[in-house]
Amino acid sequence: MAKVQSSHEMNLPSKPLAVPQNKDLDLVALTMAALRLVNPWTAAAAEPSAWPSRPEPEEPQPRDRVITLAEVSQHDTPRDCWVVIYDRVYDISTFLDEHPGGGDIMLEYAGQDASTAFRSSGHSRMAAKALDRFLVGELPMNERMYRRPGGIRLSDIPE
Ligand code: HEM
Repeated sequence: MAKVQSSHEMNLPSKPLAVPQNKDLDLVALTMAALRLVNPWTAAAAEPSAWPSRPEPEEPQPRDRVITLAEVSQHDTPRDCWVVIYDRVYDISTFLDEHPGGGDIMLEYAGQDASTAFRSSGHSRMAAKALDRFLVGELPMNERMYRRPGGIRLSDIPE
């Protein structure tokens, strides 16, 4: 019968090699770190160009410009014609010749408020949208009639 050799006779350590738990964790951490180094996605994210950039300050919009009724009244000629519609100021000098309702009718309101005239002429939504092209500013809050808290509410004032 074969003789069973003891661990001592086989020159083996009597206790199994005990790998400490934290060593295991180190191996996992090392593997993860190595993967992060070669992973193109995380590598790209580490590139400064991939970092979210600070948003550029926005360009001032025409409606950020505050224009008083007194200033509007200075623009009352066919070559320099401003009108106010729903508290916004429009330079319609280039539109007089194109206006389907004619230039003269608009010239009557040059340098003045044309909100009621504009509304009562039964303009379409397209006409209200067309206003945007000519926007140069907005009245100060104390001169507004529509776009202010407690102002006149109408269902069809453009945004
Ligand atoms: C300044 C901004 C104005 C814009 C962008 C504008 C735009 C237009 C447009 C696009 C039309 C064609 C029909 C439609 O889509 O409604 C129109 C027609 C007309 N507009 Fe204006 N309009 C303006 C101001 C005025 C004003 C101040 C009056 C003054 C009363 C006026 C009187 C008329 C009339 C009477 C028509 C009808 C023409 C016709 O059907 O024969 N509009 N407008």
